[in-house]
Amino acid sequence: TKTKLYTLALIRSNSNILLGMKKRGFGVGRWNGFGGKVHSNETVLEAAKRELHEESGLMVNELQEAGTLRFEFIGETEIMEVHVFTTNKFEGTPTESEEMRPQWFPISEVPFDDMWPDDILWFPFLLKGQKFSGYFKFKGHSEILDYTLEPEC
Ligand SMILES: CN1CCN(c2cc(NC3CC3)nc(N)n2)CC1
Repeated sequence: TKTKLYTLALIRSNSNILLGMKKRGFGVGRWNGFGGKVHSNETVLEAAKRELHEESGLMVNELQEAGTLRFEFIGETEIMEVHVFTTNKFEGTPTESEEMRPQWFPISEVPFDDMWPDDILWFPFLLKGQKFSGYFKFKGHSEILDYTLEPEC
């Protein structure tokens, strides 16, 4: 099995969180944070900032490490390792891209039914500012067969 690195950035503003509706590709039709693949010539942090800007138009100087999520899919050899970041310091206005249609949500109204099924499990850690580490075994794109999730210092 081969691990592939990805990024995911969740942007906060007071009691709101910025999500994007994925318009094509992996995760199409679901709300999510902003992210993508890590290129061989960049760090995970550099990739997270680049993908955030490409997908939302926002610019950030710093991103806070929030957690690490690993995903296995039955029948596939690749393990997805998603490095999750967050910040409430950003510049610019969220702008629709080819990939994402951004929208602010009150924290109390996060549309979990239209997000990846793991999100409802680790969001509480993110919102509390508690770093987390999770591993999820998926069957297809909507069924979690088993998982582990724990706070990580
Ligand atoms: C570039 N992207 C960033 C986001 N990402 C995922 C994955 C995910 N669950 C995995 C079963 C698919 N859950 C969230 N929230 N994001 C995948 C890679």
